[in-house]
Amino acid sequence: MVSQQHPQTSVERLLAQLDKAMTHYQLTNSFSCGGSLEVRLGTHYSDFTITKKPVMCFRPIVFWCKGSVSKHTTIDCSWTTSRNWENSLDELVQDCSPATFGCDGENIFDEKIRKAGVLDAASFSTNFNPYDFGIVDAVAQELLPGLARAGKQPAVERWGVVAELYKLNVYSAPSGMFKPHVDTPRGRTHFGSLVVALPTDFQGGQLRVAYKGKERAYLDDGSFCRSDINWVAFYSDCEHEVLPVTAGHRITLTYQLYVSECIGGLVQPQLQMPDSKFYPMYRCIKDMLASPTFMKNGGILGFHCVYQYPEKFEGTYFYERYPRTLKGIDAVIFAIFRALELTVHIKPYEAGSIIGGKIADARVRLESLFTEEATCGRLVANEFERFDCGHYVGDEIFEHVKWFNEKPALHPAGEGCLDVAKPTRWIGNETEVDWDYLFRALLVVVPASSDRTLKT
Ligand SMILES: O=C(O)CCC(=O)C(=O)O
Ligand SMILES: [Fe+2]
Repeated sequence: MVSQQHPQTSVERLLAQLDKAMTHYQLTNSFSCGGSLEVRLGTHYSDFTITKKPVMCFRPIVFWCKGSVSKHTTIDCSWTTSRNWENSLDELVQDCSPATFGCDGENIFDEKIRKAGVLDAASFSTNFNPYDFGIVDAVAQELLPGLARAGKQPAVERWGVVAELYKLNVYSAPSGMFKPHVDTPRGRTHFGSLVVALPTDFQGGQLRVAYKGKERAYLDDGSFCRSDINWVAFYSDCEHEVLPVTAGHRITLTYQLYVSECIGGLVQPQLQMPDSKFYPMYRCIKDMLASPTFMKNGGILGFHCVYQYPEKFEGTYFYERYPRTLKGIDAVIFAIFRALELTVHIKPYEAGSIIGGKIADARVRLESLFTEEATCGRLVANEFERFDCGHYVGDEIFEHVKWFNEKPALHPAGEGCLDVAKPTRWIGNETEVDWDYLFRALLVVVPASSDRTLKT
């Protein structure tokens, strides 16, 4: 409860608690996840139950075409004898084309940056489907925070995930690799990439993924079994690299991950309180808004999103930036303010070039939330409400925002986290002219304290 004698001190304490809760959430929150499936002869779908551990999978078969010839091979590194009714793994490798990558608007072939083979989704198919083994559900659980929706049942529902098969890649010894890059943004609902490593015998070829100084290694020699199917999913704005393959062929299926409506989502569109692990943040924000000294005259409270998002440069509109595309803590903060029934806008900004760009340090900003007579902010907030029908709002709005957290450190795609020399400024996995990654801000319209009616 806020003390009458020292309201400011109490609110400052709440801010410190909120900061701690957010830091804790981010430390434990994932930007990548992975797992494995044991490959077994004679496995059927009926064997796939949660009581059976490890989860088992049949031997994957890849079908592809070379010209007008159809070919197929079963991939299983425990099969050493050649099978004369099938094509060989070496044939699959040979039939791949050299893989390119996107840089400055062009698809480039340069083996110093990417040395790999590729088959496009149109020229191969496989009986392996990540939906069948709970991989897509696991990705939704790990990478999309649970946001409850209004409905008869109180259970937390999540956004759905669509995994779209994209390429088959082969990274072969002695030096198959892909230097640090981020994956090309492919549209508003695109949030991640899924890599499925098929069960082949290879050495090296670890996948390193990094975000904000945290780094994780997958397919690491000590930690995975080559005869399993191993999978890794990550936010596609996180920098990642494939280390050189030193023996054998590393064969992967890659999928683009998009957010979609979950079952029942279309008929229950109202966002509600997120699940209980977000409660410490919810409580602090609610108590802050309950304090009469917090943004006494109302205004716009800004939260700098931590992740980057695909944006299009030709006139984008508020209504197009679905909250369901938010990742990690960004989604949580959005959901909390919405659960408190405040209007939250999602607006992109060019990192480092916000109009009126002088953003003071966090302490000054936070103090000003309590002390400043934000009459100008209130006016702007009223104006801002009128734009709530999907109209473009210019960057002038940022001049009136009270920032709630630090602006994220600049890590332009491809220049940030993995501590290796970057040969170029930006390497997408394919060129894409329409979309780029941009930071976003959540802009919360805060009414004057006398007008605030908070849900209990
Ligand atoms: O194969 C992998 O582990 C990652 C490949 C990758 O980063 C890509 O295809 O963009
Ligand atoms: Fe990639």
